[in-house]
Amino acid sequence: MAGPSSSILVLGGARSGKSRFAEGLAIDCAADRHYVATGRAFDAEMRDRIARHRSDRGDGWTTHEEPVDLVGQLRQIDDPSRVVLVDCLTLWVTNLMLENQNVMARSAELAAFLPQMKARVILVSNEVGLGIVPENRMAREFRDHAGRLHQQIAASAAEVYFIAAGLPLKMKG
Ligand SMILES: Nc1nc2c(ncn2[C@@H]2O[C@H](COP(=O)(O)OP(=O)(O)OP(=O)(O)O)[C@@H](O)[C@H]2O)c(=O)[nH]1
Repeated sequence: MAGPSSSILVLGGARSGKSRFAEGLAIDCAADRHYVATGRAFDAEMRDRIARHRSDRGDGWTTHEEPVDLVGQLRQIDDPSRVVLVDCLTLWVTNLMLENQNVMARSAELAAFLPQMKARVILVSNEVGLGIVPENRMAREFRDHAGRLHQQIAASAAEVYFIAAGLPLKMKG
């Protein structure tokens, strides 16, 4: 298991079991568990899904919802006694793009901030780069941003996992 200030990156496809795996890692890390959700409830289906996630997580988690200012949120809750689970980076990138933010600059800020954190941080993200090249320009930009961000975070992470079919493949650490 990683040291207190080192981060863990958990990648996987949709419904791969990555969130559940990351939650298990967090439970092994610390009793004071903080969940940072970057997802927004745009419709009733998403609201139901979020409610299900909350009840599945159960007690023992403090939830924060921050779709855009991820570094600001992490700074606020950083504490050596805590584990912080961020779910997920690809939704964060989506939100930054929708707000016309400079995604590369925000990604560099996050990658620089993580190694300074006192809490243990676990970051979940979708591996979106495995399919054919999308026809749509925004979709191509999105997967490029996600791929670059994953490389930056993986470079300083203590552990990196790839999850498929609910099974973890340890890629680093
Ligand atoms: N706003 C908000 N979003 C949440 C909360 N709990 C979970 N989420 C969001 O739910 C998303 C994950 O749910 P799913 O889309 O069902 O999971 P998935 O990534 O397809 O599937 P897995 O790979 O199995 O984890 C994350 O991106 C979170 O941001 C919450 O309490 N509030």
